[in-house]
Amino acid sequence: MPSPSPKTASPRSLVFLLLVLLGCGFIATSLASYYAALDSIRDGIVNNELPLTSDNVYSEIQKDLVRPILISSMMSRDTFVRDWVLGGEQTAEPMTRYLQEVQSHYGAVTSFFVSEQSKTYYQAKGVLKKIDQQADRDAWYYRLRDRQEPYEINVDIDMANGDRMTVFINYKVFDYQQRFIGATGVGLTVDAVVQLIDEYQQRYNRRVYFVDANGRIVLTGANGGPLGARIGDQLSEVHGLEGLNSKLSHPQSGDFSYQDHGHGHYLNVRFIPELDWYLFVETHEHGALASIRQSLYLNLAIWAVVTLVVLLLVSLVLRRYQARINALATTDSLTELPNRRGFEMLANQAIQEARRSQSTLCALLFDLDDFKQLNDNHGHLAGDAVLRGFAQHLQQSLRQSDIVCRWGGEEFILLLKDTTLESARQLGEKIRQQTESSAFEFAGQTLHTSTSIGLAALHDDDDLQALIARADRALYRAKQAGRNRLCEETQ
Ligand SMILES: Nc1nc2c(ncn2[C@@H]2O[C@H](COP(=O)(O)OP(=O)(O)OP(=O)(O)O)[C@@H](O)[C@H]2O)c(=O)[nH]1
Repeated sequence: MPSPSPKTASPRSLVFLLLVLLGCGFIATSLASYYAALDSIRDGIVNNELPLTSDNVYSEIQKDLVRPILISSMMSRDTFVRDWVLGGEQTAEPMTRYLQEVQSHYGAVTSFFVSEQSKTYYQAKGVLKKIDQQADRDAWYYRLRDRQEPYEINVDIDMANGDRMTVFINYKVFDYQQRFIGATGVGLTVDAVVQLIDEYQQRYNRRVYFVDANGRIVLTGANGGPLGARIGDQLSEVHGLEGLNSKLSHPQSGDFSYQDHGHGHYLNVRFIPELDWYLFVETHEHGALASIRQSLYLNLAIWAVVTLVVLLLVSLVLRRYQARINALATTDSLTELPNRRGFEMLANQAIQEARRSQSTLCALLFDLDDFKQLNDNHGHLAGDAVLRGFAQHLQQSLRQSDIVCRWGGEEFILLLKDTTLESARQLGEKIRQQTESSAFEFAGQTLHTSTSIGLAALHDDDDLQALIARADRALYRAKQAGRNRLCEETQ
């Protein structure tokens, strides 16, 4: 009986283990580098890119939006304006000419002066109207008058310009005794400012918008503010920015972030005291992360291909070695016939089949005669050559279904399926005669041998051992009877 082999890992579980190890290693390193890149990109956005863009936009604003504030400030301090008011606003013409000059020289869309004394609204084209404390449209003037600060920026419609949305810079005007005598300033159309914002957005590839101290979005680019919010919307109504609203009640600049559909948005907020507004510069991680996400996918794809190739090669090599080991374990290396181990597997199967199909099965056990003498006379290698030659004879005499084996030393077995005793005897006799008459060549010598044969048929209650034992008894009798003959054992 073959001893049970110790339990070893099967090739499949080895390949699976390799897959798990390679997978864990590769995925762990890919994810680690992905998250490291993610962190450094986020860090770069928050700490470098956004503040830098905010600085740049701020300096553009200085040029484009703060300049009108300076002009308005100069107008409020202009001695002509003050003298003309103190002189009793004799004729409108000097004031309108002055306003025309300011407008054309500084490229403003509108310019104005409102007198506290006469409540007259002057603009570049002449007198526009009298202001009225009850009119909503004129509320800005009375609000400005009551303010502590010297000026206010107001986004409103401009009656002098066909009611176009305009950003007004309203400055208080005082006489030489610091008494309030009116309001002056210039205006830019919102369209022009929106265009400016669009330019900033394009130039820096960031979203730019302005929010006032009450958390109201006051200016955006043409495409609106965060998540499509429009001018006039409250920050508190924008999903994700509700919390930020409360932080803006007093000047506070800094970095903020919010999430939209799983994507991070990063904000740099800067308070601009001249405008009394907050400048928001925003970017989302989507674009920045797309490239590293792509490289993660590429990494994983490369891993998948490399792993597949490695596993394929490993499993091929393992299979080949497994097949080779199996063959070595069941084949006799000298004759290349199945050895006892290989034979037992096939023979047990054949016995079961024979029982199932009620067919006959015969065993022929061969033992070369006086083989020790042959070895002694011609050498062990000569003996090997005879064994190989005899094995070849056996194989040539076989049918497809027969099972042959080198049983050990100079002994061989033939198991003949579906074969009667008579047919088996004929075959055994044929092999015996062929062996006797054969000349085996080795190193220039011609060698001869003969074989004794034991024949037995499978009985109903036989197992392989019983069948071979019976054939062995027959062989013993053949040897006893003088060798080079076939004997059969029926009992
Ligand atoms: N060259 C060679 N000799 C082997 C091999 N295996 C066994 N033998 C030899 O075969 C011989 C068998 O000798 P014995 O069992 O005494 O039998 P015998 O000399 O053939 O005599 P009988 O069987 O009684 O006819 C031994 O000398 C073994 O060394 C082998 O692989 N190669």
